[in-house]
Amino acid sequence: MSREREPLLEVDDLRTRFTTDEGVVRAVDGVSFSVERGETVCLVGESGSGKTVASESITRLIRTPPGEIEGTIRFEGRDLATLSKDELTEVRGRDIAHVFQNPQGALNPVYTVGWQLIEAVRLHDDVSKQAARERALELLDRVGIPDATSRFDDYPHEFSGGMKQRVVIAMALASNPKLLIADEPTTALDVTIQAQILRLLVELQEEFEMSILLITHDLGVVAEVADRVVVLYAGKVMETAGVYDLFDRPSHPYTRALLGCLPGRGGRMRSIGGTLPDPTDPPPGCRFAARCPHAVDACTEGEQPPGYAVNESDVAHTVSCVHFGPGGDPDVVLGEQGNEPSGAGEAGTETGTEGDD
Ligand SMILES: Nc1ncnc2c1ncn2[C@@H]1O[C@H](COP(=O)(O)OP(=O)(O)OP(=O)(O)O)[C@@H](O)[C@H]1O
Ligand code: NI
Repeated sequence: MSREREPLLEVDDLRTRFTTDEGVVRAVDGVSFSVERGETVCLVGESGSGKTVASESITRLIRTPPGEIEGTIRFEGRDLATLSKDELTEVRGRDIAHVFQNPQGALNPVYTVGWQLIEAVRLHDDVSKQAARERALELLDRVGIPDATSRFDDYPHEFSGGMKQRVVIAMALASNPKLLIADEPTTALDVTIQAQILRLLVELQEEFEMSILLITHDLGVVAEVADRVVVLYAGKVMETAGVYDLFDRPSHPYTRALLGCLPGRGGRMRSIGGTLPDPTDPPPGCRFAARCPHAVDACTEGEQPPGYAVNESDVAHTVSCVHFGPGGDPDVVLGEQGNEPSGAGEAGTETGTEGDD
């Protein structure tokens, strides 16, 4: 296989567990997905479904112990699991950049924004201080900091939340990363600012020819930026699809429930009825069965079903549901029309399943 043809990132059967006093938390339990070059993939799912743990397992930001990571993570064909600590630090600083929800945590309050950017540039590029300063200014300007020259010597606290997140994005871009992993990068910001930052990410992706792995629980964000979507639930992949197919023909009852509580398909996701299963003792069969309006006996037996192709002509759209497997009838889920999301039984009920990290 030629290098250009293989995905930039290939996650295969990722399992991340935490040993706790309450037992072993199976946060990510056999997750596979890939990110192609120049593609934006969204990891979506309710709070606690394993999005952050999955994304932080890629570059091993997870502390081990208490964590333990199994599975293969190939980046440009190299298995990241086999890299030494130093090699991994290099990949993290150069090829794969992370942007988190809270920009505060990524900036040092003691140094000016300009100084921190210069450091970020020089970490990757052995250039003169003057050249690094010019590049830092360029980056600030590119991410939309107005009058970057005069803001250069300001401290992080002198920037608004949205501007701070732009600075963090500039720092992430300093290394010209091939993959940007952004974990709820706009969740802490005002709605109007959110949209601007998302637009910025989309623009930068094209300009820098990056791939983006975007973590969000907001289907409005997914619709806006994703090329492809991976729906996670309780540490398992429930559905994978191109963004158009996901909204046009949502197939897993969980995906349909998520869409069902999206007012007018564009607002924020609310919680659906019921709660996630206990991650230390997940039930047999499909993890979503207890909340699923279409569950049958087969749903509570054996393993989570594999990802079945939704239809023969579209193998890239897969759904982990018995109704799509051999002998199953997708119409049980899709109904006669085939594309009207049914929503879960008690869709829209506030159940307090949303929480903070
Ligand atoms: N260090 C840890 N020790 C024990 N359990 C953990 C640890 N980190 C995460 N978990 C558990 O792993 C599961 C997945 O958490 P994760 O943070 O990945 O969810 P998420 O999908 O990112 O949710 P959110 O939308 O709230 O950010 C949760 O049950 C969480 O409690
Ligand atoms: Ni998270």
